[in-house]
Amino acid sequence: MGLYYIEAEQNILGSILLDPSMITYSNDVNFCADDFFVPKHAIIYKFMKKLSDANQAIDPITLTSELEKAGMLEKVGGTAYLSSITTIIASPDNILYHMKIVKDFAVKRNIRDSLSQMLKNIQTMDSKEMIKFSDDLKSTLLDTGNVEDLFVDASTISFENQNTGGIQTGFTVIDASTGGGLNFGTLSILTGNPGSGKSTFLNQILANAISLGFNAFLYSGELTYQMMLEWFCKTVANPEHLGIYTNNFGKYVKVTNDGFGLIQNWIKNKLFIYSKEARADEINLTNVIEYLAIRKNVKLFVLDNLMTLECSGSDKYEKQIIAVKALKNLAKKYALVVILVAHSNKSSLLNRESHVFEISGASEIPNLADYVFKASRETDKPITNINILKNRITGMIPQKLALSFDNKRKRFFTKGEHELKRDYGYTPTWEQSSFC
Ligand SMILES: Nc1ncnc2c1ncn2[C@@H]1O[C@H](COP(=O)(O)OP(=O)(O)OP(=O)(O)O)[C@@H](O)[C@H]1O
Repeated sequence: MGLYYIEAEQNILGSILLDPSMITYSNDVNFCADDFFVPKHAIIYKFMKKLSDANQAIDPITLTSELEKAGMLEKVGGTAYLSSITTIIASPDNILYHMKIVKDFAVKRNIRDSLSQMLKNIQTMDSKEMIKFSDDLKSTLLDTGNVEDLFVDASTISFENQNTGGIQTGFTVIDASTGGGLNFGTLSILTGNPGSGKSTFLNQILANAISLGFNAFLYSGELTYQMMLEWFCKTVANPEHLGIYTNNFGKYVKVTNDGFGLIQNWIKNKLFIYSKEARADEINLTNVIEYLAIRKNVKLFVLDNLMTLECSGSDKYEKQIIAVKALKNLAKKYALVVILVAHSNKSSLLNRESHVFEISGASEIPNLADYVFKASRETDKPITNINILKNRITGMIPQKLALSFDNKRKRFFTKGEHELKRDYGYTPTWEQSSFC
């Protein structure tokens, strides 16, 4: 295939003839007459531009008359060709797309020509000439307009439809210090020693988000579907749906079948769980997160935990950085709340003050996070303390949040016990109309 696209060139000219305002799109991609491959297209465009610059109408009559005056009408194929190009276009709305294609080919032709010229002269070129050549090549590439897709003019950013605010965790101290919940577009790291209560704490955050109307996603690298669901349901269930059962080892508490059914109904199309068949690499995770964010309006993503992700990268640290960067970018791009669990390293076991660098793994991880939380369990009491180690959004680092643990309900609660009494709202409320 040659480095040109005739139909795209005709489409540009035809679109301008149908809607002259379309010519202004050329400014967006530095488009000019020399970008056309077909010489007669370059001539037609030059005359269109001339009319536009003189604030004159661009239509088949004015264009024909200008070309005729300049003795160019026959050269461009006459009136027959001008009228033919308006009939082949699908829609003038695609002009920008076609300008980009035609521009891209023009740049490639320029590079090809420069390279073949250079190859002819390479034996006699000195280093200064070679540097100049590579500079010229770079400036040709910058001219493609592709670089312009990589930044935006700050004044064009609209505040409307932007997701401001965040998702409340349901724990007052955390919600107050984060300015009303974990902000959209942020990545949180939850660290802590094994068994310190991270998954339990996250189950409550997931349940709270769903009760507030946010859809959620959970990846657990360690638990089976059944364990994940059983724990989640136990955290969510109200006392009337918790039954006491007996087995050979004694009594235990479980969610009743009724309760389980109601919770299953409540989370339908709201809570999504990563398939245990899927490899947890950055490609699969990115695809799943993008799909759920766009198609299912999922806002909260919980990934438990970093060590079980299988991202690419030459060593364990590079793999982690790739994973964390991918998650951070997705959080920003789709205004999501992403929470990633990462274990603590050995230094956290020493009796020292907590700090962000006790996250196990690459030291860049806390720098990428917007919030860092640490869960630590008290040895002789059923209490887990949550410390905010980093809070990029409001900067508030309050005293630790002491959470008591209720084993029957698998819930943490604070002094006033409101978290323990909390009804997440999974039981349907009947409306008057239901009985008619
Ligand atoms: N403060 C606490 N007091 C008593 N039991 C607790 C406390 N926190 C959690 N548990 C219990 O300890 C077990 C481990 O809790 P959980 O899975 O939430 O911890 P984790 O930090 O996620 O662990 P891991 O790092 O192994 O995933 C669970 O059975 C949970 O019910």
